[in-house]
Amino acid sequence: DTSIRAFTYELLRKYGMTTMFGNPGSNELPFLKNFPSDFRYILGLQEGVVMGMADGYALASGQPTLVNLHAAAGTGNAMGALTNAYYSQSPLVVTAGQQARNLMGVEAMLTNVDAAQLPLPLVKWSFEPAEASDVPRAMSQAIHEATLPTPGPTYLSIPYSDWDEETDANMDHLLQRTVEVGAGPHPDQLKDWADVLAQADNPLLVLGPEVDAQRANSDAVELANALGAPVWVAPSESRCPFPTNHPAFRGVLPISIREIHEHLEGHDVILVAGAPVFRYHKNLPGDYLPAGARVLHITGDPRQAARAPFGEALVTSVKQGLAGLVDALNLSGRALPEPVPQTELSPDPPGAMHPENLFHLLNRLAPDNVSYVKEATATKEAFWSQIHMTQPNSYFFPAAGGLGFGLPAAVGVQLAMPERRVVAAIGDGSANYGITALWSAAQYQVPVIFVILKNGTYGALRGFASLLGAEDSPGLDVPDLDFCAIAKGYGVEAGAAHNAETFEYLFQQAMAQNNRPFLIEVSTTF
Ligand SMILES: Cc1ncc(Cn2c(C)c(CCOP(=O)(O)OP(=O)(O)O)sc2=O)c(N)n1
Ligand SMILES: [Ca+2]
Repeated sequence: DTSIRAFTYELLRKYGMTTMFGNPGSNELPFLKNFPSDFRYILGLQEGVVMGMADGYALASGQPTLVNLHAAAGTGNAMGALTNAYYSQSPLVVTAGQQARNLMGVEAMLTNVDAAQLPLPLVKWSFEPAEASDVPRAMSQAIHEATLPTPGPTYLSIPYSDWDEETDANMDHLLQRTVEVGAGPHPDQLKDWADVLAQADNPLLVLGPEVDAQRANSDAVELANALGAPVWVAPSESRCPFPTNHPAFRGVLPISIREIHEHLEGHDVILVAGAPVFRYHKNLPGDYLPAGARVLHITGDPRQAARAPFGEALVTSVKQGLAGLVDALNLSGRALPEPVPQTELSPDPPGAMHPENLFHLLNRLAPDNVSYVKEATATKEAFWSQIHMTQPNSYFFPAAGGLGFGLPAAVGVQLAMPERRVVAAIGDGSANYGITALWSAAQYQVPVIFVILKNGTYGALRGFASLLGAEDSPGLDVPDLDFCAIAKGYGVEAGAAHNAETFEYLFQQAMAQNNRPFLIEVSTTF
């Protein structure tokens, strides 16, 4: 088979991209024709779910991941999920079928007009090849653009009349290509920073998602141990970069200028690694930093360094930056701070569980190597104060706060890590944005344990409503949802829990089966 389609599958095979997430239309069928037996196609019933599953898979595997959507309508449905993938630097190659070249000019049905403009600014690179013979090179470029620093989603619109065109000999070079990224920082670049950190009276570490994405969690532990420094997770946390049971661990920084300033008080040198400076959310203005504080910023993303409002930035591999600092410091290790005291738990009321109690119980019941996908937006403190996470890839949250990530991403993370169990902690509001992911979990026997926290309201918005003096806003309650009935409708076994005993029973039942998903709807307090 000397078609461009067969060559493209060969190229995808070379990069290990044999799992495809998609939802097809007629524009995509010529690409999917003669589907190779060593590829697997994961169908999502709505394109936000397709993108969310692919995002979870790409983040957990760290590998470029192929998405195939239907023209403009499919791309539009996926844009919300793309906001998260863009900010989580997810290496996705998003392809969309385009109408046949001869019908595009008259804008026949299913023409994706100005296709390369459609996903911007939520992709790193977007392209529609000017002729069929450029499709393989464009696919190769999309894969390298998605994976080279700074990683991120790319978009290719491909007219379906291209796939049956013949390849030419020039394309064979693409199968021989290699693309490598150079070494990290020069030791001299870290020497000064190491001296500054070593001489600091009270250094502080703030760690972001790139630390977890680059598996630099243990390098961060070595640095914290060498400095005896407390460690915070950077605000708007989308991953867990540091073991939460380490004595230096303090929690997740708050999400406003004023509150972060308060947490930085007393620290003269603050090292931020693998996060923007900072990903604020709540608008409480104030002075960025305590007087005299120095911020040293290691990031793999030059645009984060460029837009930061303060700090001295070094753009390099975060893992090599942290490891280089540990070597340059050459410290035997200073006394670690005392661990943060455990929060007091209060008894549950009849008929519901406090989120703290639910997470405390979940932490006891879940296996040590569990991986969490979270999208319950009013329970951040409750989760981070109760849940122990010690390994990379233990936590995923929508990086742009675009809801509809949780359920689908949990399916993608579990597909990427079959050796670990995935627990999705999802709010009863968030669950609805990507609810059809339940069907994909059932169809592909993906054993995610979906825990729906049912408090009947958009809890996080109630918090914002009082901050913004908008308590009387409409549309903040989501009563009368029965997630057990919904789950059964999509083929997922489910149970409802109103207390700890029932939750424990249902969770054990879910853990006992490792070839199909289970949903537990838990009534929680707000
Ligand atoms: C796609 C989308 N739509 C709407 C929102 C707005 N939003 C909404 C609707 C939230 C409430 C989520 O409620 P929940 O039940 O999932 O969780 P909590 O009750 O714990 O807040 S938090 C938030 O930012 C969003 N972030 N993303
Ligand atoms: Ca809720």
